[in-house]
Amino acid sequence: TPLRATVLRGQAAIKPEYDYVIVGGGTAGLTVGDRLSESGKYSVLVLEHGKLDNQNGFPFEGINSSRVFNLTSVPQSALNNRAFWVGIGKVVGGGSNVNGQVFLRGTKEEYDIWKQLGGASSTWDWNGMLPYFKKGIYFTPPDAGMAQEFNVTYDPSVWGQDSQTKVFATYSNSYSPIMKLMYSAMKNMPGVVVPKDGAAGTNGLFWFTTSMDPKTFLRSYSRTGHWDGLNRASYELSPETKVTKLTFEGSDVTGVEFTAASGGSVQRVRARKEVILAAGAIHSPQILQLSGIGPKKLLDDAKIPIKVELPGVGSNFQDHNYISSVSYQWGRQPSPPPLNHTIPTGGTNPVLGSFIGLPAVSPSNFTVIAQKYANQDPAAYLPPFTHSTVLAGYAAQKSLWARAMLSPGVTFFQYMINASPTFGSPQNLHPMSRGTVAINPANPSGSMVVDYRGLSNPIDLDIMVEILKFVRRYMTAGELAQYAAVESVPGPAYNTDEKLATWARGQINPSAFHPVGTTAMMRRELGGVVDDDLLVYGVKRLSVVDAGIMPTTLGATPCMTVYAIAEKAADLIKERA
Ligand SMILES: Cc1cc2nc3c(=O)[nH]c(=O)nc-3n(C[C@H](O)[C@H](O)[C@H](O)COP(=O)(O)OP(=O)(O)OC[C@H]3O[C@@H](n4cnc5c(N)ncnc54)[C@H](O)[C@@H]3O)c2cc1C
Repeated sequence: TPLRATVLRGQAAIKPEYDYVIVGGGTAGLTVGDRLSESGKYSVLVLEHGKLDNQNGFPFEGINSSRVFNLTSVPQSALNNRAFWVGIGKVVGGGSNVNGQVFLRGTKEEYDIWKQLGGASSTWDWNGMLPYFKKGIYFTPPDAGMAQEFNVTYDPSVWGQDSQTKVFATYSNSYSPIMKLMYSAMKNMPGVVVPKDGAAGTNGLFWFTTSMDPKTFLRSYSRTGHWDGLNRASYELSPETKVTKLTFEGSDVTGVEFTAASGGSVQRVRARKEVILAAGAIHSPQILQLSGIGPKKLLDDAKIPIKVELPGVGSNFQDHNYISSVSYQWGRQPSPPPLNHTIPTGGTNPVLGSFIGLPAVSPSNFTVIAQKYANQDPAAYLPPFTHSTVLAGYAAQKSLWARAMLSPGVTFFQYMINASPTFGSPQNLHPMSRGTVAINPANPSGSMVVDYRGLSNPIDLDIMVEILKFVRRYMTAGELAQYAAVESVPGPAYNTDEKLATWARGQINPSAFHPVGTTAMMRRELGGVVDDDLLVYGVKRLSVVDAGIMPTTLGATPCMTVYAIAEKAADLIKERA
């Protein structure tokens, strides 16, 4: 049996008081818990709604209905009234336990946007994040033969190899000869570049890492990286425990109330130093709202006394959107080029993708789209009665994004590449629509009301149409033209922008399971919820450390950034202790 910090069996084993109480033992929660408990100076308790899932003594991982919340969005009016599964992990390890293991970073320009939405001395830009990517993730270079064969290049200066770090970034050996042809065709699309390393702050066509152990090729996640194997008297985890609200003395947050996940009596635990919310982008806002920290109208409707009026809690909700069904069939099967090296075994995850800015997605229309977006009234597509600070925040974001649309270095489009022409699932990584997450006023302790408000801003549809046309050019007009690919979905009948838009509206999924923004780290006058120290405005001794603090999406999957945020947060928390 591996050594463990203490897993509490049943809520009765929880002591009355700890230095730090962390709500949520997911990706960020376990990372912060590990870092705060490592000196032995502080006692740390993690309360996690889901299970510590073991089978025959081994961690049980991957997506499964028992390890995710059973939650559906409200019908999306701009997406033909379709409702969507809200995918979020509910298990020790959280999202990192159930996710697709694609392990990417955003670009320098994307993190630099965060800093501009923060305070004057914010350090939340690329330069402020890089040391924490290096600290938080252990990098293993690709197999040398594959690196030569497939041009897998990397920049060691942006990666760490700290022997104490057990969250791993590893190249999956999911190579196939046909990918060489696909790679070459993408590389020769106008405007597409090949960076030395896609994790070094610029984008393009590159081979990327997955969250995977380099020796076993098993999933590397926050539980294996920051819990299993730790032997610490001062670090405790209570699984199957649901936090319901915060407790206060004046404006000091003193602890939390919780029950067993299955229900039952309400108990309390105190935090001497700080409560850290790490319940993820959907449920940290839930706990804030249930505790009276949130938009006034929502709290009034739910008859919850207001502790702090903070209109941004649950607003500014963003995710990546995508279409899974775009597909082609080769008219003439490409013949696999010979390889000089044998492909090693190990790993099954995607490894190659194209991550490109709007100028390359749509050389002929990107300026038109950026101008059209710049000309919008910022209030035009936000929910009715949006608070003036939230509106000011969107206006600030809008001017940054209208400029970012003109930059090749901001990734609007992600396209995964493997040997199959049906694989890609084009994604728009920077939707301009903003949704909301909120408690249900009629049943505040019930499930969250999740409204992506997908395509509420029509610019997102314009961008998806340009993405679909790019995919079409890639598959049929460039180097791949010789294979006479036939578009099976949507199909050649969709031959105008209008027809493509109509089709896309019925196909777009507003969530790639990457929710962010709902407890945004922005200035308070911009509708922010936490400051640059991740402390919640208006109260003391309460922070949020999870994906919800990202003020805007990244042009990348979020998990690696969540680890880096948690590493940086742990330093901030230790500093103020
Ligand atoms: C299906 C799926 C696929 C994904 N694919 C990828 C991918 O390939 N690459 C990538 O980078 N990202 C991916 N993601 C996203 C990524 O995993 C998340 O962004 C990240 O894990 C979020 O980390 P977090 O710490 O913010 O929240 P989480 O890791 O979700 O942790 C929050 C934890 O809080 C717990 N919790 C919630 N409410 C309470 C409460 N009231 N009391 C106690 N505990 C509570 C939850 O059970 C959960 O364990 C995917 C996500 C999903 C769901």
